Amino acid sequence: MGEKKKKHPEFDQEVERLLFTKKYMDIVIKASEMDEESFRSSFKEALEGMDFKDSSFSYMNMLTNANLLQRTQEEIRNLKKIYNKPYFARVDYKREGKDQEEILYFGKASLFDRETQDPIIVDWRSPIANLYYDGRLGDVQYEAEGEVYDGYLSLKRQYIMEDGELEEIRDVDLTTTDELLQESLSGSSSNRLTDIVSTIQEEQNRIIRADLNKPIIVQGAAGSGKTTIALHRISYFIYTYQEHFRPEQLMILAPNNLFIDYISEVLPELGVDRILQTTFIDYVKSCIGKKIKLRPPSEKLMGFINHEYEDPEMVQWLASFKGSLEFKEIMDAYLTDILETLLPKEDFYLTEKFKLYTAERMEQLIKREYTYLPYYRRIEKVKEVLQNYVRTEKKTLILKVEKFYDHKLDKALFNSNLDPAKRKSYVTKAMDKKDELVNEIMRESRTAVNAFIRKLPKHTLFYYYEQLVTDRERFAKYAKAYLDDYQIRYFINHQIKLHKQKNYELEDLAGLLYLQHNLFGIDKDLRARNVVIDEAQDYSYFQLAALKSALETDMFTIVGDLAQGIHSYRGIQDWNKVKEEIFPRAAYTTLQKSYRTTVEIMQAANDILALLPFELPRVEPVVRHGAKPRFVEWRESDAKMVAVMAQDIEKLYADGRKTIAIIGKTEKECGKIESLFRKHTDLSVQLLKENEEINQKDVVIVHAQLAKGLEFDAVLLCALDEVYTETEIDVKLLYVAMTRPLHHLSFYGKDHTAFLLGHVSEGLVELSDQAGQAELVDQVDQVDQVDQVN
Ligand SMILES: Nc1ncnc2c1ncn2[C@@H]1O[C@H](COP(=O)(O)OP(=O)(O)OP(=O)(O)O)[C@@H](O)[C@H]1O
Repeated sequence: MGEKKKKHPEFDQEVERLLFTKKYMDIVIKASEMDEESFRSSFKEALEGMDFKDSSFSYMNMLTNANLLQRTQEEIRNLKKIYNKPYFARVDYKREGKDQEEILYFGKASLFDRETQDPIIVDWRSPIANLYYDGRLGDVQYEAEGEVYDGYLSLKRQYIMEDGELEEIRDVDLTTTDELLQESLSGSSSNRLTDIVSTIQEEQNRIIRADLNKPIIVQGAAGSGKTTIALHRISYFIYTYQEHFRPEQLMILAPNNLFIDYISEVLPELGVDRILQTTFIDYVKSCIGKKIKLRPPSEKLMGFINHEYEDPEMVQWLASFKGSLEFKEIMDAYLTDILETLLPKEDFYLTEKFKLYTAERMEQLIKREYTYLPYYRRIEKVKEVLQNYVRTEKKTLILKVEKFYDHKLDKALFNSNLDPAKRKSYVTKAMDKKDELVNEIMRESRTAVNAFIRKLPKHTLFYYYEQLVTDRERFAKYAKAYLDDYQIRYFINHQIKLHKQKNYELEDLAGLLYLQHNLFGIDKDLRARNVVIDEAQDYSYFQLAALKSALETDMFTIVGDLAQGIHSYRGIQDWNKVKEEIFPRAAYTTLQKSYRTTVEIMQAANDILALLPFELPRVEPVVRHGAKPRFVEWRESDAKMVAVMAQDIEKLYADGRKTIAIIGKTEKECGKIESLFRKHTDLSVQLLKENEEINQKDVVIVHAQLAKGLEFDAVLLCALDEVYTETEIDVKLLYVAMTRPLHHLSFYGKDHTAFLLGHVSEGLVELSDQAGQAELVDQVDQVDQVDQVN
């Protein structure tokens, strides 16, 4: 808490202000829990001893203001959440043309004086909070509701609070770097994402607040805050449009359930915990509403890594083709033909005599008027039209029939030339005929529409999909514009094989979703109005296009990093294409600065990044130094290597590192690491699986692909049997693994080529076991001491 820090000349005043704010919150919260009368009577008591200078916050005003009792449950919940840290910053601001300076305190919710409407706490998402995020001291501007306000910023202050007590205040001026950011980055990772509202950087703030009526695509380096920013943008969206959208109408698509668990902590903090959080696979499953057997999603990636395929180029080609916009075009052509099969070929009759609706008119309805509906809904609409028509026409028809026969009867009855016997028979016949026809109309009016519609084809989603992808002739008809004979054969054979196993693969889901949407529609509750896609580089173009169609909106926030595109064989290779061909309204922006890790670790990761066959800018770390990454060479047994790792891990814990991960290249390798650890060490380890939650206390063992998006205080990369080669996939996996730590990175392997470390130009500490284990441990100690001095 440091006495020195408390010496800020305005510390006491700020303590008083904090007390006042909390008291005010107490009252508001209490009021919401009481009825009006008991509130009034206990009110005086609540305020005893309070004496805040600012007279605008008159307590008597509060007393008389019944509005105080009318806060919504939501507001009260938010106030309770921020009680121990009601605000994190303040600015003093004078708007041009005004006499008085405003003092604004920013927090994670807002609180107003009910009488004067003066803000006590201003929500960080309000437009004026830009003064804090973007404004330098001096002349500033901010925009609210289309108007630009000029003014002068004379103070920017940050608060550090612990358990509701003010610990420290700091004034940010032109010269000081953002100490709060540095401090927050040097902290520990908790295996959970945290909110960054008090340290959001200008470039990040711009993305959070970018035009909410437009999609946005963000290419951001590893650790640049993409996930964090995407979640803050959702929070900002909900705040801005709280009257128009409910949180349930928004959706986050995360790469897997582990990741959902990882981000879950930050969501309530940001007030967005009620939004739909799911994965693409689960989302499509819900849309389809039927069980579907899916091959393991990372099977193909593992196949590539382990060189399992005879013809990897074709496997890669097929995966990328199924995710391409050409495949979507094939589906579009196929859908056009499906529509033809759904058109009624005959006119609609009630009994065989009365034509009520022509086939031509029904075709017009289906093809022109109901184009906004999925095909099978259009048929339902036609059915409704026919039913309505029958309902109204039925009476007219019956009247017509009755009139016709009544006229005949009249004629017969009044025809004096007829002999009475004949007349009788004629009349009886006519009356029977009339009854028969009326009954027939009555009867058919109940059944004819159903019978008519039943004649139209009715198939399932899977039927339609298989009809396209496993019927060679049909597929060739649509695909020949894009594919050669060999490709068509390869495609069909692959799909037939899958079909025989009653299996689908991830790459089929875009097509299935697209067909589902066009043929049957997506449940309204699943049609999110605004979507965040994280790790979007692993999506295919068709996946994005299918989502956009299914959701009937382009309101997407898409964040990703091509450098981490380990599924690029099926995924995106170019954001430009996403923008031009799928989201033409989108803004595109990049984040090059990385906040997660140290300069030393990022330098090494950048050297690995440079091995990729395409140009990517080096990532700029925010200036924060730490220990150099270390390579520990171990040629002896695996058991000994693990023992050294365990010793290092104990030291890391002793140094205050809380979350530690061992990253292996594949699931299999990690399984081996786990069993070695269990056999030869006392450490408590958790082998991480996709549907698990991270156990905070264990050392996590995780394969590189699953580690994507996560972060840990310290990361130990381990290569027993599986080394990283210079192929694109391996380089990306290695890069992903190396960018996970906040503070510490070590490599353990038989040779430094196992991690391509020959390409790391400088700043690597290499240790070897040549001298035996004891000396190695000694060397490790020495290096650590040097690091600590650094
Ligand atoms: N402005 C900030 N203030 C404090 N911490 C920040 C800031 N921006 C990012 N961070 C921290 O940096 C780390 C990386 O953020 P995040 O996981 O959102 O990055 P990312 O771009 O999604 O990374 P990756 O691509 O590796 O998954 C997190 O610990 C986050 O809290």
